[in-house]
Amino acid sequence: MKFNPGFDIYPLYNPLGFRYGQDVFGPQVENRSLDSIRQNLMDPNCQGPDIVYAIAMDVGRNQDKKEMLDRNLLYGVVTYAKGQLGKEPVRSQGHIHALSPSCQMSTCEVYEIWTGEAYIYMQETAIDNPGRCFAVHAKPGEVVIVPPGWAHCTIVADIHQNLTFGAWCVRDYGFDYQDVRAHKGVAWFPIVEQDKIEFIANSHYHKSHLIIKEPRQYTEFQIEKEKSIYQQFIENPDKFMFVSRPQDYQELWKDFIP
Ligand SMILES: O=P(O)(O)OC[C@H]1O[C@](O)(CO)[C@@H](O)[C@@H]1O
Repeated sequence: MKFNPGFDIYPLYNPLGFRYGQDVFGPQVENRSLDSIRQNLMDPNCQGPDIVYAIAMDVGRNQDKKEMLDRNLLYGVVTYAKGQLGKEPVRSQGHIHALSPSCQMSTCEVYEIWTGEAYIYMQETAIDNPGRCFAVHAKPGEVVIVPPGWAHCTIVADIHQNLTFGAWCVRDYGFDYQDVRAHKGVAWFPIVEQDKIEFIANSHYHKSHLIIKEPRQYTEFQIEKEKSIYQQFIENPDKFMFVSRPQDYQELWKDFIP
């Protein structure tokens, strides 16, 4: 892995998972099987890898654990299979962050790509009118923020490479799948066309417009370029308080553009 995530952790691809270095904590991965995500795919009967992605929520250096707990922050990592799920590239099923008891609202998530390429896809709501829809194309070292309350999923943008990312989340996170499942997925399905990703509208929603864009600089949250978000936490553990206390940043969530 060329990108340095800021601590001693290595994605594994066969089977999907992670190896933790010395002085690094982390759980056994939770695997998402193809069968468990079928109902949110464009073709629920499609063929694809049996294990689509492996998730480890709460990883980091032992010496940082107290700072994380004190701030109600958790660092999660996910690694994805290569390839396709029928016509779609490998991707996650999509969810909304449920209201967290600690802050009484849905929370944001700060992604950083480690290997491969991703589209971080997000839409304002998962009711019939999905609102603004974005697919942010991110490469290793790039950061993408999903704001509180938005439905989102992670898409493998280069099907020839495994995708791995890290993300800051609130500790008492919860995933809400109800509205996304009621619409049989998110509002735009990615499909692979001659090795490139295109998006087609999911007819279970009202008409919407998709903006495909590059990541931007999040100066309002003091996110620095060319430094992993884990290292930024080590240097300033308060930097990611907007993740666990999103209620203090309401002005910044209004009209948010990822
Ligand atoms: O519930 P899903 O959609 O399968 O995805 C789970 C994964 O999604 C993420 O929230 C990223 O969107 C990870 O932090 C999490 O482990």
